[in-house]
Parts: sequence; C-alpha cells; structure tokens
Amino acid sequence: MTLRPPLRIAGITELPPSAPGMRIGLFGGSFNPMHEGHLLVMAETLRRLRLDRLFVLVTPGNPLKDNAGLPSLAERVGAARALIGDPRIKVTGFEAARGFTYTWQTIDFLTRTLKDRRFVWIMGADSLADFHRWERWRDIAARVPIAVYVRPGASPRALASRAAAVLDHAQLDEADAPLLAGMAAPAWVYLRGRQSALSSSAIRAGTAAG
Ligand SMILES: Nc1ncnc2c1ncn2[C@@H]1O[C@H](COP(=O)(O)OP(=O)(O)OP(=O)(O)O)[C@@H](O)[C@H]1O
Ligand SMILES: O=C(O)c1ccc[n+]([C@@H]2O[C@H](COP(=O)([O-])O)[C@@H](O)[C@H]2O)c1
Repeated sequence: MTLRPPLRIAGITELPPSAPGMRIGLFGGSFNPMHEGHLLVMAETLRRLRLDRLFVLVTPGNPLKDNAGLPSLAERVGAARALIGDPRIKVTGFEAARGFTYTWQTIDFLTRTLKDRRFVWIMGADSLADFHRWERWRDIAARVPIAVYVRPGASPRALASRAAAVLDHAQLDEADAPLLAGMAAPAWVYLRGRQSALSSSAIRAGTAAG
C-alpha cells in the first residue's frame, strides 16, 4: 500500500479553508522569490474578477524549468507570506504534499473535492505564451476559467500563441472580467492595466530596478 504524505506538513502545505460559493483565484508559481509584480497581479485580479479569495500555489517545481538550486518550499512559502498583507490571499504548498507535478492534477483535485467553489486560474502573459507546452493544457482550459494578466514585453507572444488561437472562441471582453468566475469553462480574459517589469530572475541576478 502506498501511503500518501499528510496534507499538512509543518504548517506550510495545507489547503486553505474556503466556503461553498466562494470565487477563488488560483495563482501558481515558483515564487523564487515572490515580488511586487506578483502582488500587482493578485491585487488587480482580486478586484477585477471580484474574487473572494486567492490561493497562491507555491509549486514544488515548474516541470518546464530546471529546478536545480530552487530554494525549499518552506523558504518560498515563508517569504511569500511575509510579503503579503491582504487577508484574502492564502499561500499554500499543498501540491507538494499531494505529490502533484502538473497543474492539471491540481485543477482536477480541487474541482473534484471542492465542487461548489468557483475557481479561476491566474497567470501572467508570459505563461500564456508557453501554455500549449503544459501537460494536458486543453483539459485545464476545459475545467476552469483563466485570467491572463499583461506583463511588459509579453503581450505579442502571448496573444499570438497556440493556446490563444485554440481558445479564441472562448475569450471574453475585458469589460466582462467580473463575469469570468461564474462562467463555465472554457472561458478566458486578457487583462491589461498597471504593469510591473519585475521578475524573480532579475532579483536573483541582482539586476532588478527599484
Ligand atoms: N511582473 C509580472 N507581471 C505579470 N505577471 C507576472 C510578473 N511576474 C511574474 N508573473 C506571473 O506570475 C506567475 C509566477 O511567476 P514566477 O514565480 O515564475 O515569477 P517570474 O518573475 O516570472 O520568475 P522568473 O524570472 O524566475 O521566471 C506566472 O504566471 C508569471 O507569468
Ligand atoms: O503542468 C504543467 O505542465 C506546467 C508547466 C509549466 C508551468 N506550470 C505551472 O505554472 C505556474 C507558474 O510557474 P512559474 O515557474 O512560471 O512560476 C506554476 O504553478 C507551475 O506549476 C505547469
């Protein structure tokens, strides 16, 4: 028999509490480290999608990245929590505790176990550009609405991406963003607005401005 690791490990990996009917944004990332650009995306999506909660899903490791040298989950979760002041935002590392590698596994688990929540997957525009390389990306798009937030320099590649083309029929007007969480998938919106040029890689390299 295979034993599943406990869902709660040293207080850092729990799935945050939520209530039926809640509109919950899911913001996955390496967060190595979390920065002001992430905070901007979270503040804007909470407001414009009329979300009740936002779960920050700190990944054990992006399957498309070289994760050598990635700080521990506990370090990244702790640093993210230290930066976030909004009580609606909950940071979790529960994917690692569940043994999930791919986002489709996370979405499958959440939508099956918390059937009465309205989940929205949130990503930056650079992630949409590569979305067609994610494992079972079409299944993700078929299960949860998606909000894509503009990122400096990323819009042309994102909007010309394979995923954007395949999902073209399901794109909402930006003005309808408040409806997204209540819609059946596939549905997605591209959100333009305040932008941050910050990146974790620039912070790690010591080249981040400001
Ligand atoms: N400045 C930003 N503006 C908009 N979206 C962002 C920004 N920074 C990160 N994101 C988005 O946040 C999510 C998590 O990103 P991640 O933790 O990889 O940060 P990153 O700054 O892109 O890291 P790295 O530079 O190491 O690739 C992704 O969906 C990414 O597109
Ligand atoms: O499932 C996949 O194949 C997949 C491929 C690339 C990225 N992701 C997820 O995308 C999110 C953003 O990752 P990152 O490293 O760009 O911050 C994070 O939750 C990853 O697990 C998922």
